[in-house]
Amino acid sequence: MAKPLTFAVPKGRILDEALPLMARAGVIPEAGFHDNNNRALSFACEGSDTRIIRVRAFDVATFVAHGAAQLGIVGSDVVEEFAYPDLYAPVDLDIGHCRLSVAEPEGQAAAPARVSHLRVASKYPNLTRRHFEGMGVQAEVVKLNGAMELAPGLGLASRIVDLVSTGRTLKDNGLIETSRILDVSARLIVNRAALKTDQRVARLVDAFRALVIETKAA
Ligand SMILES: Nc1ncnc2c1ncn2[C@@H]1O[C@H](COP(=O)(O)OP(=O)(O)OP(=O)(O)O)[C@@H](O)[C@H]1O
Ligand SMILES: O=P(O)(O)OC[C@H]1O[C@H](OP(=O)(O)OP(=O)(O)O)[C@H](O)[C@@H]1O
Repeated sequence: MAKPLTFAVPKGRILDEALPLMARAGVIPEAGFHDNNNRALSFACEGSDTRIIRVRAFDVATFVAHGAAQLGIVGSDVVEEFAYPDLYAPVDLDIGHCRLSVAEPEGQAAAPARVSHLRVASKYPNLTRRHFEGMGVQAEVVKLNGAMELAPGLGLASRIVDLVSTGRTLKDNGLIETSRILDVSARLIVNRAALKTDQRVARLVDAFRALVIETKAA
């Protein structure tokens, strides 16, 4: 019998939107997945040889890129940050919409913008450096894993690069968005080798692709 397929999903906010799509594609986790007291990280799926693993968003890409999981769902922010050669993102799931933007303290926006070097706090060092390089600015990135919005006020960095959705977090922390780096949505990702060698992976890609088209047409 073939090894079960492993499907990696992020723990947090994408999951609520992803689960109904996964169900329509026939990937339905066993009941224990929804039990908050259950500390298991790997779950069987109802009526299929797929198991679901629940990991941090950045780790979804790592598991899939290394072939430890064959498929996953993750934001395009994560796909672009890592640019793993073995990871392929064939389907835009049209969920988890937000943007990756540069922000700075409100008053600072009026200050002269021409600088050759900046300190920027972000969870996305590669995308941040690339964005500023494109403007001829060398960005020294202070890597944070959350609460980026605190960095300018406490002198850790003059700007941040972070995800923005409603803009509420920036506003409540006295920051304004000055430029947009990337429009983000969640993607179905697959390991390239698994896609070539395992028909179950190709079938799931087709199923997700079809149901996104169906949703858009509805
Ligand atoms: N307002 C938002 N803020 C942050 N992420 C958002 C937002 N809207 C959509 N996203 C997407 O959600 C992803 C984060 O996913 P999720 O919260 O499920 O992961 P996580 O594993 O909890 O993250 P973390 O590792 O940061 O704890 C981002 O990579 C992004 O693609
Ligand atoms: O524009 P908004 O709608 O306010 O959303 C943006 C906020 O959401 C994300 O954080 P999240 O809530 O995922 O927590 P985190 O800091 O732990 O990543 C992101 O890092 C921003 O802080």
